[in-house]
Amino acid sequence: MTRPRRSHLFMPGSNPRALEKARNLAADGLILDLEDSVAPDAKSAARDGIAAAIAAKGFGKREVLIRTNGLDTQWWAEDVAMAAKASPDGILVPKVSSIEDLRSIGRDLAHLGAAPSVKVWAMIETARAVLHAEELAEAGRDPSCRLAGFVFGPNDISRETRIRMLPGRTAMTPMITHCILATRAAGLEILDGPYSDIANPDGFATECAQARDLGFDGKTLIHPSQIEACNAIFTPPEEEVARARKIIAAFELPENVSRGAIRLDGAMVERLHADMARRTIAIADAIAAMSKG
Ligand SMILES: CC(C)(COP(=O)(O)OP(=O)(O)OC[C@H]1O[C@@H](n2cnc3c(N)ncnc32)[C@H](O)[C@@H]1OP(=O)(O)O)[C@@H](O)C(=O)NCCC(=O)NCCSC(=O)C[C@H](O)C(=O)O
Ligand SMILES: [Mg+2]
Repeated sequence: MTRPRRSHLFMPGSNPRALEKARNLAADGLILDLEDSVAPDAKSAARDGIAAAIAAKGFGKREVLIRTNGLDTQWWAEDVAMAAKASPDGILVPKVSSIEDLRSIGRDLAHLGAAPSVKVWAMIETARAVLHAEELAEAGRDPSCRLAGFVFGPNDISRETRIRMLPGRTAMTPMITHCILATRAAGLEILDGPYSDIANPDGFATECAQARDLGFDGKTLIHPSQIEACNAIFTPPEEEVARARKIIAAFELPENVSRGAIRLDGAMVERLHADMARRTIAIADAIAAMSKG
């Protein structure tokens, strides 16, 4: 199933108002956080709040992920136990750095009886994770790992590597591209990390457009005010969808059925462009279905 993942909004599991508000926000996905946005003494209440919010339902077609604390923390066991019971669409695990981490997550979910529909998303936010991105993504071929994709974590990357988070992301772009290639080679999805300067919509829009052009499927967000622009930037424009339909129709004409390349409106088009066109249409249709509620 093609699922739009243009905008995934993080919210602290310790903020009941945010959890409630999320039911009516136009984000494609919600990430109910137990990690960095929740203080140590609020972890337990946040866990209870997330379990209750998921049990109450009402998130519609939005993809719901729980971000747990890391595998090596004192909170992991209780976080994963709650998530296995709550049965969200997936868990997002921070600081995954090795194949062994992914196997261990899969084993814990299986041991806890989590439904097969509960997928695993790995935050790529350590130097080791970036270096091993290809190996980590290949774990997606092992169904016991349940791996659905990566979320890039620029803040932790910056903390560990001392690479600065600057407008334009020149220093981070090589590692972003490395991670995107790793996911594509393994048939996985990848979401960009958040943009912290909520008060700078122009900077945010520029970073969203860059993320789209680099190949991300969407971006993670931290504030509702970022949803609309993010959705617009990651939605295929109408002219792109119209062109995609035209390419597909052209290859279906009897005279083109056995041709690999054709001329369309003056330009060469090959069958690989028809494949790309089918994906554009699938995403556009999924977005339209999503907005129908
Ligand atoms: C960043 C915030 C702390 C700002 O909070 P605040 O100034 O209080 O927000 P507003 O007053 O503007 O809020 C207006 C209304 O919107 C609701 N709201 C705000 N944020 C969210 C949200 N994220 N989800 C849902 N609803 C939200 C408020 O409740 C207000 O509602 P109303 O009462 O109707 O007026 C805050 O936005 C926030 O906590 N954001 C999320 C922070 C977070 O989750 N961070 C973790 C993810 S980023 C990360 O971890 C980095 C990554 O790992 C890496 O390494 O890069
Ligand atoms: Mg992080």
